[in-house]
Amino acid sequence: MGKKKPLVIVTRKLPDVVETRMRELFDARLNEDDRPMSQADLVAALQTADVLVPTITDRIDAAVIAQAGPDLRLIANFGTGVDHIDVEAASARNITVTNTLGVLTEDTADMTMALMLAVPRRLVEGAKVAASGSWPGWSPTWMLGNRIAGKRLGIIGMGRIGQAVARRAKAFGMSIHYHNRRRLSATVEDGLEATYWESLDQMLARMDVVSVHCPRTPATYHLLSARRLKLMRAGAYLVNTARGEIVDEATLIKLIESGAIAGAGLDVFEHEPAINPKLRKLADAGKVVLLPHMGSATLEGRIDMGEKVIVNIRNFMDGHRPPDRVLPTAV
Ligand SMILES: O=CC(=O)O
Repeated sequence: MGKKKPLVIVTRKLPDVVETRMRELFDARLNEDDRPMSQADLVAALQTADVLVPTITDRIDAAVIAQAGPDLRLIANFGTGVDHIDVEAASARNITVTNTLGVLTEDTADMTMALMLAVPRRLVEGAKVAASGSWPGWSPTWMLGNRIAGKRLGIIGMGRIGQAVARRAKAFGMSIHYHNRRRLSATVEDGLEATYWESLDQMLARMDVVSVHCPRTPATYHLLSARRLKLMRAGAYLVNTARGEIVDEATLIKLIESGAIAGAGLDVFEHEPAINPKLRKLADAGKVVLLPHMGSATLEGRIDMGEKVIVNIRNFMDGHRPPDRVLPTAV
């Protein structure tokens, strides 16, 4: 008889291949209808599972963790951001937290570029006209947007995704600037031809496009505060594929409404899945392009994320340090 398989509770539906593998390896309780769990369901899961596999749609705060059962040893998050998990409270109860670092870098960077192009090049407005059947025909002065080649891009948070965006934006002819807690090595910086700004304020005041790529931690909540957003240039665009709460959304809306900021491409929102009706109005006016948090939504990416979750669980269960352990000091 082999070892007893760990009871792994997965809170949302995952790609079939991932679920099949999980069934083979674990005593897996899957969520076949993909109904989001209530807080009560979540607590019940934490009370019985050896391993919980949550996603960003689950709020695992200190109060929830306090009710975890004695068998719960690992929270193997399906996703990179762990701002919905109180990692410190988990650690205090000797519960390990892992994420899926690295596998959604390229997809998120691609979607960032899509938004970076979509807003100034009026992609959604144009697509609507073409689909409506009411295109009046080509004209030299119609549907004019703004060029991104030659413009200054300011990247906030130069980790894996920030650097992947920098590589792409460089190929699009933009000049790359960044603000990060730590400066990159000279080799990496030179490779990206990136300019480091120790002062976020100074960088914001000079950029044509600002793109957010830092994690959501207590230190980055409203990092783009009202004061900082007001430093942005009048023709500038903001792109956010990180987390909504990093940006003071109400102020961003006001600044776009007044023309103080030209527009924004947003994949994440401060109160998602609710989207501020004023943002929807700005989308109708072609000032913003809104996406429903799909930066990492590729089939390949989701399968890679599932594989990462499995590797983390297996390593942990075999008594090894899981590769994507999130330390409380990192959040
Ligand atoms: O937003 C998605 C993630 O953090 O994985």
